[in-house]
Amino acid sequence: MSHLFEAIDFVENSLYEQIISDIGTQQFSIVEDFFTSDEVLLLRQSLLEKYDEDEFKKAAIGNRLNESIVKSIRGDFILWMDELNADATETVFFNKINDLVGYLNTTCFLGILHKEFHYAIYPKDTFYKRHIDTFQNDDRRKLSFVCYLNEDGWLPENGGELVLYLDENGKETEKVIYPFPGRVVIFESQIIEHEVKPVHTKRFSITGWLKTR
Ligand SMILES: O=C(O)CCC(=O)C(=O)O
Ligand SMILES: [Fe+2]
Repeated sequence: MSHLFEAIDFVENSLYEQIISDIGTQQFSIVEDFFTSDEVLLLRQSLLEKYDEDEFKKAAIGNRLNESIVKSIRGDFILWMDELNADATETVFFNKINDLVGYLNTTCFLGILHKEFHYAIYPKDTFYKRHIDTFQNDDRRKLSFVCYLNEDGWLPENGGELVLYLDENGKETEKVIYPFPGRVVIFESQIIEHEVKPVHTKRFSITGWLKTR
């Protein structure tokens, strides 16, 4: 008899299951060592090479705000990543992301069809004021994804902590997350307000969004 069912090569992944369960219960997940220290080093080198080539633009919020208003809200420099022209290091990065996205789509029916990622540098004394990651006229961003590329030994006194504002039974609480290298933070883009506290030492990251439609 011919096969009634297609063989599905699904293998349960405990890390991904933890992420899914965290997001289900608390709308965010913190993953240590999502990227190895070698990967962090290579990604930081890619970022710095591009920064030196001056490809980074001052981050803009929307398009009708003037520069001084923008600066009072966020002070990071960003460069969008291009998966189609990814170098070897970025390919490793996207392979890991795509593996997670594939798993989420198989197990959670999230329908992630698109993604967008950018490198970010926060120079000393910059920050990103409290905000939400979805635009008024565009709710396609479902999950925000932040990967920290700082050097080993990043200290709390370097600042730049990510603060998530959470609702615990109607009471607002703050979840303070240090940008330790290799750490990834995933949270629901449409729900979680957050901010980046002032940075005292240059801070490196990749931020991205998993999107529907
Ligand atoms: O770098 C972070 O910790 C968060 C960045 C962020 O909120 C953003 O780029 O929208
Ligand atoms: Fe954000």
